[in-house]
Amino acid sequence: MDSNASTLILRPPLSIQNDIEKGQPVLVFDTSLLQKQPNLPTQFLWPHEDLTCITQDELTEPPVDLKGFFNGDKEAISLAASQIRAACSNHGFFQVINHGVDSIVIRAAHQQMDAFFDLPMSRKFAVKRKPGSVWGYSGAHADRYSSKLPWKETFSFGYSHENSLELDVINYFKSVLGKDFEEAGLVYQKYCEAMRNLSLVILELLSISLGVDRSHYRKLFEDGNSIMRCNSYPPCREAGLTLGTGPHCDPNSITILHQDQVGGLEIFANNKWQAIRPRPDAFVVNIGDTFMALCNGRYKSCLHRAVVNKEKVRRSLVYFVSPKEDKVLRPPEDLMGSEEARKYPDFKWSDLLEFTQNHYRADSTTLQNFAYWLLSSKNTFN
Ligand SMILES: C=C1C[C@]23C[C@H]1CC[C@H]2[C@]1(C)CCC[C@@](C)(C(=O)O)[C@H]1[C@@H]3C(=O)O
Ligand SMILES: O=C(O)CCC(=O)C(=O)O
Ligand SMILES: [Fe+2]
Repeated sequence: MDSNASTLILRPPLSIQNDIEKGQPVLVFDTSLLQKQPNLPTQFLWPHEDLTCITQDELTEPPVDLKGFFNGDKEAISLAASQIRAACSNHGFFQVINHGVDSIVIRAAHQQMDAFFDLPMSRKFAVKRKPGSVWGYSGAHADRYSSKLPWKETFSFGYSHENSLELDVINYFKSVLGKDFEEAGLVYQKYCEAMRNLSLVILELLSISLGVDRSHYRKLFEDGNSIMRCNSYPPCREAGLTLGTGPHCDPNSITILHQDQVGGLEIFANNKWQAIRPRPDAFVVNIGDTFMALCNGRYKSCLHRAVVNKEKVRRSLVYFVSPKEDKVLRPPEDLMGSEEARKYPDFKWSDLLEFTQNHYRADSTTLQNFAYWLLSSKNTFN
């Protein structure tokens, strides 16, 4: 653990996530109205340091080909594992191709996302995210924050790896959006099932790349409760002043993302922001804070953001792979040398979720601050 942890515990309370005061009017993210205002509302302005993009570099590392993994080709598996090891030790990002996910399912998921975000505001509002929950619709997270609002709309729901054969997603869509979204429910049920299966493959490759028991991480996530999210970033006349998603590391374990052809995802690698050019045949994979803790910091949680543009709406499908809430999370024994110190305390996903929902707005230092918070509030370190 960081030697100055005990000093930091004594710092003033961390930033509170839900900074909207009761009684304050909440901004409605209706871009047809917002765009008529002469200037971008101040709530959407981001500080200069978060907006910097000195060069429009692109990250050009080759994608990891999963074909050999599915064929059981030992050489190809070891090549994939070494590419993953290099990428994750450096910045925590890689893309996968020949991933086995049906392109028809991916296309259908994008089409259903378009249909959802094109609904009138009143319908989207009817499935609004409730305080304390990550599920539902949110416009610019304006019901939670009052500054540095992201220029985006999101719609999120859960997917249980354990009950993957039950029709939870179909039922959720039917219950909140009615019969005309039954087809969408079916599409996302299939999409989430594909993401669950792909995530277990990636977790197996991560185990191989770290030299631990091949099935260790796979088993840990077999009964996980992941979060599926659709993101929509409308065009913005003053795109250079705001962000679609500010710089952050995902708090979950790994994230599997599919972006449309517009582009806007950037990751911080080799000391600069680098754009990720969209590839319809690839999924983007990010290491998140939970996985960083699970491998004792060997792999980096990927710092990333999404920028917006003046012309086109951009959309992305994001699957936040997460463990079962009450599982105790710690690095596997075969990873830790006898002399190696633990960098993070044991924790549960429910604690990190609570931290990001109620106490701290996710940014580049969430994991470190979460560790301090855990130590100060529970005073345990195993
Ligand atoms: C635990 C979570 C917090 C967020 C939703 C899930 C998974 C990822 C998180 C998030 C996307 C990280 C970036 C910032 C955030 C606020 C966002 O912009 O959407 C995060 C999510 C959230 O609290 O909604
Ligand atoms: O839309 C994107 O490309 C990034 C989204 C993201 O980082 C997130 O939802 O956590
Ligand atoms: Fe993210």
